[in-house]
Amino acid sequence: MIVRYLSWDDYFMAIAFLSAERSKDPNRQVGACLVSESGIILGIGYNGFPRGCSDDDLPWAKKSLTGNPLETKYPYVCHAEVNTILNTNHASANGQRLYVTMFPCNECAKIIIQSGVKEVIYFVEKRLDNSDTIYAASRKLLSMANVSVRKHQPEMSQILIKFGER
Ligand SMILES: Nc1ccn([C@H]2C[C@H](O)[C@@H](COP(=O)(O)O)O2)c(=O)n1
Ligand SMILES: [Zn+2]
Repeated sequence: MIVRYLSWDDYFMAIAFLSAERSKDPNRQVGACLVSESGIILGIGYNGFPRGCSDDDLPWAKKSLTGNPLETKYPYVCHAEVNTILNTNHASANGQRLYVTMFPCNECAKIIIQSGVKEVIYFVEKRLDNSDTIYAASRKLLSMANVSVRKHQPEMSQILIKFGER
């Protein structure tokens, strides 16, 4: 019998996708998975409000009806990449890889660089509103800091998880 098994890249990206499913952002769920040089998962995360800051008290809106930015999610939400790096359950190791479902913004790029990540593998580069500068700056910083960046090339087009006996 031939066993179909996941490549390492598909495995870690799938974990980033699964993690994204935890996000409560109604418009965009982003997930990430941080992996050591030797292939050990160091942390996973998704976009959400900081710990102790309830979704009941903060807005998920993209735009404010009154024009007040404090009535949108943007000043409050922690990006998936940052949560993943902060959730690390292991002393940081050199040569970390970060798998992320979306290309990192410039603010995340700074944290990625400073935390010692050496490679970013992203799934999609989505254009957010007025975001050209953000992503150009991110690419520039990652390149200057010698962080490799590559787009994930999936070997499997989908992974189905069924709960049940195996
Ligand atoms: N690399 C990224 C980019 C964005 N996010 C989060 C931040 C927000 O929750 C959402 C973007 O919302 P949109 O403007 O598309 O409604 O995605 C992230 O975690 N990592
Ligand atoms: Zn970001």
